[in-house]
Amino acid sequence: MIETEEQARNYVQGLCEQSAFERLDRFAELLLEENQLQNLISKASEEQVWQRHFADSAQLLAHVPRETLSEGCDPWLDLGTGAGPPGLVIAILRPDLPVRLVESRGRRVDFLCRCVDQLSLSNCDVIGERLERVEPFPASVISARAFAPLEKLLRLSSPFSTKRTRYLLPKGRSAAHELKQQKSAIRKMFHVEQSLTDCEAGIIVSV
Ligand SMILES: C[S@@+](CC[C@H](N)C(=O)[O-])C[C@H]1O[C@@H](n2cnc3c(N)ncnc32)[C@H](O)[C@@H]1O
Repeated sequence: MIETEEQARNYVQGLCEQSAFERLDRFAELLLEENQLQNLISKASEEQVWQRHFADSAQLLAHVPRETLSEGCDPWLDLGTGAGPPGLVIAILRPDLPVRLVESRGRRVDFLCRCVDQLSLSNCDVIGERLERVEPFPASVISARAFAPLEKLLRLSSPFSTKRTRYLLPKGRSAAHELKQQKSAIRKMFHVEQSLTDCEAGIIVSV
């Protein structure tokens, strides 16, 4: 389990190039600065940005088959990106992947666009719209943290999903319970993986 900021930094560093690691440090600065102006992350998590936000996002990569993210793959789609996790963190860690972030709130969209610009993330674009209004495209991965209850999330995201799409849904402590509430057909399509950043939290992953 990743329990400290130092462990979180070491974990993330082991997953990426030095240039990505440095970009994450810069992103942490931008995030903490902006958090003084708008409510992006909880005050309590300001001291634990690497554990609660960066490592928590980075761990999703371990649940994607290598071939899903091969050259020329469809974009990774992150729903309700808000302050950046997990989609913007993935875009920083994997500059080889196309990543699309959907966020509807104007000030958050402005912040995300500024980050993409200042961090020179040419692989990442921000769609400042409600997901319901976004023209569908096939996604290799659909991620969403704290976006919507599972049933609604699956309904809104289904136009972007293909037979090969991998869903990665960090659901905190409600993961197993939320999945259990679904119809059997849905339950069979997903399972829960243990989160590395919180021993009580789970990630709902498609089979
Ligand atoms: C609780 S925040 C989570 C932000 C981020 N994913 C995280 O984990 O820190 C949920 C975000 O989803 C956005 N959102 C909610 N419904 C949306 C929709 N239908 N389309 C696009 N964004 C939406 C909200 O504006 C908000 O920024």
